[in-house]
Amino acid sequence: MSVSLQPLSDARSFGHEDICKILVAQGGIDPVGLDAQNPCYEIDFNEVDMEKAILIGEGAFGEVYRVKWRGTEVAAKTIRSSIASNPRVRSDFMKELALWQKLRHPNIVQFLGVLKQSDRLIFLTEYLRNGSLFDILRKRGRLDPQTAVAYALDIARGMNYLHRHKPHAIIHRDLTPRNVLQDESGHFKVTDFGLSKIALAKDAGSYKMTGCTGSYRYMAPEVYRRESYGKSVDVFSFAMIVYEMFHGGPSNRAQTPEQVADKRAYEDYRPPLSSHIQPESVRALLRECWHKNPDCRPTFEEIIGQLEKIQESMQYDKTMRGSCSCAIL
Ligand SMILES: Nc1ncnc2c1ncn2[C@@H]1O[C@H](COP(=O)(O)OP(=O)(O)OP(=O)(O)O)[C@@H](O)[C@H]1O
Repeated sequence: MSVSLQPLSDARSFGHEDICKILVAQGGIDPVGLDAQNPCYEIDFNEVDMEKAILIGEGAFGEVYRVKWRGTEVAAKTIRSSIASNPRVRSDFMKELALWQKLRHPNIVQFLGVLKQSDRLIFLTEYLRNGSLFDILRKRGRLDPQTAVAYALDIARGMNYLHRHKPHAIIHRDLTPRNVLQDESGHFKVTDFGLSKIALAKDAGSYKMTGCTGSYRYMAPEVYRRESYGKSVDVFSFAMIVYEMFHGGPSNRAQTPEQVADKRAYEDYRPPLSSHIQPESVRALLRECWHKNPDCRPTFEEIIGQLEKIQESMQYDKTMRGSCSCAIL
């Protein structure tokens, strides 16, 4: 059975003090708590002109703006006061951000710092001009298989970095097309890892996970059933994202995200693998990644290996097709 790799951090986030005491007595470690000893980099509020901020999006935590900091366009993420005014939730946020600021990877959105002297909670990250995969799929619809595989590799590489983080893996828990953003060169980066569990905490104010943004569509069955879970919940979400890239959007659009999650969790329902999903090796990978048994799902390391092979064979087929047409000419 899968177990969370950060039980003490999780118990703390959810406010289960009794469980925390038991875990501490058993020698449990709170990796998120350890990061509190490493405070967030603070940016002077006066260095950012929030008056000239341009609203670029809104999520469950608050609004996101494009602002200028030291001559560079960056994203300013604001946390709703109903969430940030709670001292314990605020402190949990700061711990997660302290962990995020230590991460560096080409497929992870770069954290820049927290705004000092702000009664609101605002933090800066790099700004990704092309927006989220959600926006891209809405505009472009189904992607061609080569593009979909290249995008999937970017996401898998970012996720592999998080899962292989030492001394403890970082589980995203809310990997959705809205949480993968594209940079100007066309590469994708993963963002907002770990923050969802803060929002799930019982005293996180008015936040309701997934309600408006539809994260239920990507939720692993064991999370929906409120069972213990591990890193492979992100592999399940990844499979749903890859499916959407080949399909052009989610399946079962007529049903609410919660109805979809319910069917997946209790009827073992999965999206139909239509002929759009090619080659067959992609279908096989999807079946493995959304397997009902979390222990049967591959790791991101294995997924990267499989995707690289698929990419190579696609390139080979393309080259062969090209050389055949030359011969005919
Ligand atoms: N660093 C960024 N660069 C460019 N755009 C961004 C950035 N971060 C967020 N956005 C945009 O702002 C929108 C809202 O982001 P936010 O992370 O607050 O919520 P979300 O991911 O859409 O939903 P949820 O909070 O439920 O996960 C995103 O969908 C994206 O379009």
